[in-house]
Amino acid sequence: MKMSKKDDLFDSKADEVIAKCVTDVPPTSFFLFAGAGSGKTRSLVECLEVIRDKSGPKFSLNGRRVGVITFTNKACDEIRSRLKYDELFEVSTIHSFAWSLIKSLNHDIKGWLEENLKKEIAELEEKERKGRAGTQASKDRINAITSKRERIANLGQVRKFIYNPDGDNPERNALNHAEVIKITASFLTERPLMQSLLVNRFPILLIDESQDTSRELIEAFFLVQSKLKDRFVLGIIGDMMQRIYTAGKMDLGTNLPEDWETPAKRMNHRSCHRIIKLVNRIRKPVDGQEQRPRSDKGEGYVRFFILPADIEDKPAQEHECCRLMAEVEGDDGWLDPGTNVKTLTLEHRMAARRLGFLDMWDALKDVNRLKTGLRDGSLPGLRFFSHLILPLIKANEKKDSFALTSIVRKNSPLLEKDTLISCKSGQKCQVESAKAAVDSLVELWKDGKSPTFMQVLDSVYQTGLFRIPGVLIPFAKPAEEGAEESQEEDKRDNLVAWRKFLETQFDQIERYSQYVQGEARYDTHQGVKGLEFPRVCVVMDDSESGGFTFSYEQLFGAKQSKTKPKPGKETSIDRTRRLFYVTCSRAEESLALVAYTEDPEAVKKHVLDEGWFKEHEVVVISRNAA
Ligand SMILES: Nc1ncnc2c1ncn2[C@@H]1O[C@H](COP(=O)(O)OP(=O)(O)OP(=O)(O)O)[C@@H](O)[C@H]1O
Repeated sequence: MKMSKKDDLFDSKADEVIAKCVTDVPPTSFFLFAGAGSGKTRSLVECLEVIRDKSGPKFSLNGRRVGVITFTNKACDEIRSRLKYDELFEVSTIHSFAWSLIKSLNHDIKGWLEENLKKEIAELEEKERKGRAGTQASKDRINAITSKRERIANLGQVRKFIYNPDGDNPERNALNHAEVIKITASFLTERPLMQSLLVNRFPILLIDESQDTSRELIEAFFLVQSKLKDRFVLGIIGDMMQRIYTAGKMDLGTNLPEDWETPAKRMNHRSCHRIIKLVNRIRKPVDGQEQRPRSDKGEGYVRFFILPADIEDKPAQEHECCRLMAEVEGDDGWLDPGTNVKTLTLEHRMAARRLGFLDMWDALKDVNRLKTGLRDGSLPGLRFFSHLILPLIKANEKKDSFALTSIVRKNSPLLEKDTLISCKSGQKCQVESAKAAVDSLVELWKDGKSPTFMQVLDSVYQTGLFRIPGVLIPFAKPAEEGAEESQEEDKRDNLVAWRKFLETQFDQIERYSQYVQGEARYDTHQGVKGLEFPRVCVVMDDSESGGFTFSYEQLFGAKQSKTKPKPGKETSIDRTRRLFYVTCSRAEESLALVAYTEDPEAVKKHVLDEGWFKEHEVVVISRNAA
C-alpha cells in the first residue's frame, strides 16, 4: 500500500472530538480505546493542554483541578513534566488518587474496616466449619481469623490511618492497597457527599491505562458520571488488548452510555511496518483490529529465535541472538546490548540472574512486607547501601575527594553541627575521626577484595560514620546476635531474610540499583507498559518463571493446557497473547524474540501456521550449535 504524509494525519479527528468533549457546556464523557503506539498518551496530554488554555483560569479561580490517573509513578512523572508541572493538574496513580479522596475520613474508615473485618471473619469461620481440620489451609484460616480479631481490637486506639501508595504498609494503623481501593469505591458508590466532593474537586477526571485500573473504582467513577453528568467529565483511555493485570474490568467498554463519545485511532505512530504487521496478526483472533503504519517509518525487522529449554548459559545465547540481529540488519547497535537494547524477562528473578544480583534478591524476595520495596528500591535497609555507601565508594574509586567529602558532610553524624560544638577535643579531631572512618570502610575493597554487606555494615557501625537504618540495627550490634530467634513468626522471617541478605556480596548493589531505577538493560514484560525502545529483545522462558498466569509454551503450541477451558473464562493462552502483544509493540525499529521451549519443532510449526513470521524470520538454535 502506498502511503502519503497526509495518511499520517488519519486520526487527527480523534483529538478534535476529545477537545470538544472537555470544553463543551455541558461536557461529554469519552472512551478512547486504541491499539499500541496509537498516541493515546499523546492525545491525553494534548487534551490537558486544551483544558489549560480554555478553562485553566476558571478552574484555578474556583480551586478546582483536573484529575489524571495513570498506572505507574514513572508515567505520572512523564505526564507532569510534559505539562511543565502545572498545578492545575493532579497527576497520580490510582492508589494515591484514591487515598487523597479518603485520607481525612478517619472515623468513616474505622467504621468501614470494622464492618468489613467482621464480614471476612464470618466468611472464614464458615469455610473453617466446612473444611477439613488440621490441614495447612485450616491453619492459615485460623491464623487469619486471629489476626483480623486483633485488628478489630486495635481499631479503638487508631486516631489516624496512614497509607503509603508505594510501600508495604506494615504499621498497625496502616491500610493496605486493596483496602484503600475498596473503601474509596464503596464511599463513592454509596455516599452522595463523597460523589460531590470528587466532582467539586475534579470536574474532569481522565484515566490512562484504564484496562488495568481496578474494576471497583472504574465502576464507581462510571456511577458518579451517570448521576452528575452535567458537572463531571470522565475520559477513559486504554486498550483491552493490553490488559495484563487481573484487577482490571474485563468487560470495560461494553454497554457504554449512549451519550459518550468514542473517538477512534487506527494509526500506529511508534513502530516500523514489519512490527505493526506482527502485532496486528497477534491481535487478530481477539478483536480483529488492524493498525496502519506511518509513511515515514521504515520496514523494520523481526526475528523469532527458538532454543531448547535446557540449553546451557542462556544469557550467552541471548547475546548470540543479538549478534545475529546485528548481522541480519547490519546494525551495530545490537552488538552492545548493555547500552542499546532493552531486554525483557518475564520475572524480576530472571533479570536478577542475568544482571548478577540474584543472591541479594533471593534473600529478600519471599518476605511479603518487603516485596514492593524490593521491587522499587525503596527499602531503607537497601537504600543505605545503594544511596549512601555506593556513591561514597564510587567517589573514592574515582579519587573524587570533593564528592566524597560532600557525602560525608551531608550524612555523617560525626560532622553534625551539634557533635562538632560539643566535641571536647575540637573540630579538627572530629574531622580526623570521619576521615579514619572512611579509610577503614574503603580498606574493605583493598587489593581487589570484595566485601559482604555485613562487613560494610560492621565497619560503618564500629566507626559511627553513618546512622544505621532501624531494620539493620539488630545485625550491627553484636549484643543482638541471634535476635531473630526470640521474635514472632513474621518478624522472625523478616530478620532471617535480612541476615541472609547481609551475608551476600556488596558488589551486587550497583546492578540492583540500576535495575530498579529502570536504567539497566533488563526490564520485565509487564514493567515496560507504555514505554518504547528502538531495539527490543523479549526473552520467553516458562521454565525460569515461577507462576502459572502466563504460558508461552501454550501460546506457541508446544504444550496443551491440562485444564479444560471454562465458558466465558479467559485462559492462560489469552493472557499470554496479550502480554506478547504488549512486549512486541514496545519495539520501534527491530524486535528479537527469544523463546526457550521443550519442543522447538512444534513451536516453529505453530508460529509459521499462525502467520506470525515468515520462514526466513524463524531461527532454530540447537544445543549442538551452541
Ligand atoms: N500524531 C502523532 N504524530 C507523530 N507521532 C505521534 C503521534 N501520536 C503519537 N506519536 C508518537 O508515537 C509514539 C506512541 O505514542 P503514545 O505513547 O502516546 O501511544 P500509546 O497509544 O499511549 O501507546 P501504548 O498503548 O503502546 O502505550 C510516541 O513516540 C509518540 O510521540
